[in-house]
Amino acid sequence: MMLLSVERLEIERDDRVLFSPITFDLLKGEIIKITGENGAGKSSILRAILGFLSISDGSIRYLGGHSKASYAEFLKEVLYIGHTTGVKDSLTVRENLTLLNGPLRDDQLIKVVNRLQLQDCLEQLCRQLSAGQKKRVALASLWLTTSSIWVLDEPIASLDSSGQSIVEGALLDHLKEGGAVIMTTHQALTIPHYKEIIVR
Ligand SMILES: Nc1ncnc2c1ncn2[C@@H]1O[C@H](COP(=O)(O)OP(=O)(O)OP(=O)(O)O)[C@@H](O)[C@H]1O
Repeated sequence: MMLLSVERLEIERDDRVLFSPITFDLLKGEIIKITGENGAGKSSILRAILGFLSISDGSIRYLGGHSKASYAEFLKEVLYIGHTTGVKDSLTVRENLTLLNGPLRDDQLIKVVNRLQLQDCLEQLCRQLSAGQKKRVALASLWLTTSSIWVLDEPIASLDSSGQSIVEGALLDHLKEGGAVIMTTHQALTIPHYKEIIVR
């Protein structure tokens, strides 16, 4: 099933065209990795797909359609984790997890913090965490969401190799369940199949 169809997309910022036109489709069960130099426009592409940034040329079709209704249906299925994570420094890990994911049962909470090796900092303020630990707090949503389309901006930046494997495991499980992922990264992925879009 076609989730997203991007055709000859162009984006301008401050009257400057960021990259050569980009075309790709995102299907159910697929991962798209967007790569390219710093400032090439990777995050801008994700923001445009979410409808938060105007495009200057080309088109983005959602669930096979151009209508507002198909965009709205698409958005309902999206989990977006941005570059800056959305984790609040003044709240504890437990409080952030609740704020980002809604009320959690104790067993859900314990399972996800153990998986992400955050069990020892559950009651700590997030301002006391390292960049990688904060990233893990934001990424907990990968195990808690019911959204089928994951839009992830640099999900493995700041993670060590065990963190990267944990996240790649979540991506693979998500694909097996029929989900789809579009993500930016500078890192090499170790998962077997994905489409790569190079922005330049
Ligand atoms: N809010 C903004 N207003 C105007 N220009 C912006 C804004 N945010 C980013 N830009 C510009 O748009 C260009 C693309 O930025 P973008 O964040 O999409 O790049 P990126 O490929 O994701 O970079 P990185 O790898 O460093 O995260 C950059 O040249 C940047 O200066």
